[in-house]
Amino acid sequence: MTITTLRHSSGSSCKIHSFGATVISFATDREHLFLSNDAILDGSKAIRGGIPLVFPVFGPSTAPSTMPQHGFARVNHWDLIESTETTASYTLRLADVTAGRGEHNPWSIEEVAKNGIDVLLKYEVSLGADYLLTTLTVQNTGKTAFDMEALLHSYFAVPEKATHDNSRTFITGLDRYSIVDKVTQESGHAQPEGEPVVISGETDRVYDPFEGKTSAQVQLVTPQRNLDITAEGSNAISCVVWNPGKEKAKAMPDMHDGAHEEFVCVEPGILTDRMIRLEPGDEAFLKQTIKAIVNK
Ligand SMILES: O=P(O)(O)OC[C@H]1O[C@@H](O)[C@H](O)[C@@H](O)[C@@H]1O
Repeated sequence: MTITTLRHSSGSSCKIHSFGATVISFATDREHLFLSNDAILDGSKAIRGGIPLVFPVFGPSTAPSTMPQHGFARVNHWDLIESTETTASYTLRLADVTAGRGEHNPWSIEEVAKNGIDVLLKYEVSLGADYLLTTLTVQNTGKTAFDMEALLHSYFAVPEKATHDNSRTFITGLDRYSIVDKVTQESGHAQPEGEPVVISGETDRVYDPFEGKTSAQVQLVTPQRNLDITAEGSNAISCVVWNPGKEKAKAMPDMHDGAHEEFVCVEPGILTDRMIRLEPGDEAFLKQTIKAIVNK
């Protein structure tokens, strides 16, 4: 396990853990990503915080598959291929995937051998004075098409424990997106025009874009600073907004006490009915830029 640190001459910095190629820190004048104090960094569990990579499934995989929640990308060791002061490139080949492939699904060792599925994942991280750019590229290097979902599961730090303070912490840019609410089990509503998304207690929603937009621009407003989050990809970009709320956070062994007040996950990605069927030889990408704007 290695942690690679990027440093920009302006003073900004970024840290990437080779387990899951998980970005665990992006700081300018302050830290912008949340990492739980109880996060496990020894490779025995997905890292609780930063930007875990979700691939090839979002959420629990459908029965009878036994692939773990959010897939195998976040629970395997990635190779650092190249790095400079401000950039780092990682790869993960299917042949090197040791954890989380599950059984009875297209990614199990058995099925992969039978069907000739192969994939090469590349992840590039680039640090600027006030931004962090992360790009996941998926290449179908095998003989069979496969379906894929992919998300950049970004945990953003919220200063002053203000996650649930709806007047000071909110998300804009998701107007007219249709909502699938996994807490209330409701769907079919759209985010009203001009109304920001707020975090009230446990929040777990998928925002799907109208007209299949392949880019998204959202802003996370918090006390002290705002973040501009821009994403684009090979198919419509949805956005998951997640916070476990008090009770669920308490039940998570790798979440410290009160952590639910210190972050919100905004996760741009390609998922559910917008998932991609990637043909042999084809490539798909998902890119996120996080730009920090300090409130005056
Ligand atoms: O605990 P995990 O596997 O990291 O997942 C955290 C959360 O990730 C979110 O993306 C999901 O929408 C939630 O349903 C899930 O609880």
